[in-house]
Amino acid sequence: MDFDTDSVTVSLSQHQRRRNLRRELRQRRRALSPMQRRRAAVSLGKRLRGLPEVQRARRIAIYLPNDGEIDVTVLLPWLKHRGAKVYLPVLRPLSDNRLWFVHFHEATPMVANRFGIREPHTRHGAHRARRLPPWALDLVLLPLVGFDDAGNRMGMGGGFYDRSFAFVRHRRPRPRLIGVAHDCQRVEHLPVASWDVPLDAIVSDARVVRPDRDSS
Ligand SMILES: Nc1nc2c(c(=O)[nH]1)N(C=O)[C@@H](CNc1ccc(C(=O)N[C@@H](CCC(=O)O)C(=O)O)cc1)CN2
Ligand SMILES: Nc1ncnc2c1ncn2[C@@H]1O[C@H](COP(=O)(O)OP(=O)(O)OP(=O)(O)O)[C@@H](O)[C@H]1O
Repeated sequence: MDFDTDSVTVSLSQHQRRRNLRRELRQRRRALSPMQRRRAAVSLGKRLRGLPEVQRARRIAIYLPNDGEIDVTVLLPWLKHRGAKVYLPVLRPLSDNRLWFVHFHEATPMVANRFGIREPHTRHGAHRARRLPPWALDLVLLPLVGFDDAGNRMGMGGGFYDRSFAFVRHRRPRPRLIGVAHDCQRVEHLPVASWDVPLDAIVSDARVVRPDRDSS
């Protein structure tokens, strides 16, 4: 019993530490000035355009920035020029905490979701022809709250991306997954959870991190 009690105490305090870290990292990205954000988004765009996964992608999921997230919409003109199709995450109705990926263009009807993030209207996305199953995407840009040099990530805590892409471990085809963040969201070390989806790369305004799979 002592042992059990201890392990509960340990996991509770880890949960607490993760929550505190998430709060601190969200605060850090919100503290950036409009000028810093603009510069960061431009350098992120340059780095992303240099990656083979991004150059190859025809069907790519991005997100609309919220809560100080780095702005990946700088890629939109370039993607349009290349004829790539752009998709946005939508919280699935009757929530099982998974995402739909709905085609996004100028005329897509948008609405704020329960977190205040703009997304294609649920009724619009409900038509199958307008969305793709996650496995049919070529590339997904995931918004990160934190990352480390080993390629570990922390998200908003909902597990939406983890659940939606859990299949990448054992099913083909699979999309390439690239996490993106402001460089100030880098930390020394993040703990890995068993359900964390493995990323192919993490890109910030200052670096590209390629996780070393052999050592994990
Ligand atoms: N831009 C963007 N779109 C996205 C995500 C994201 O992280 N960024 N998501 C990635 O998963 C999904 C939404 N997930 C989210 C999960 C938690 C919170 C959030 O703010 N949580 C609050 C608690 C809010 C509440 O429960 O009412 C918080 O932690 O303060 C927001 C989005 C889908 N779309
Ligand atoms: N494949 C899965 N099946 C069921 N539950 C999952 C799965 N993946 C994650 N979860 C749950 O979702 C929550 C995710 O927490 P975590 O702090 O790892 O989120 P996160 O890193 O912010 O992830 P995301 O960016 O995907 O939202 C955990 O409570 C976990 O139990």
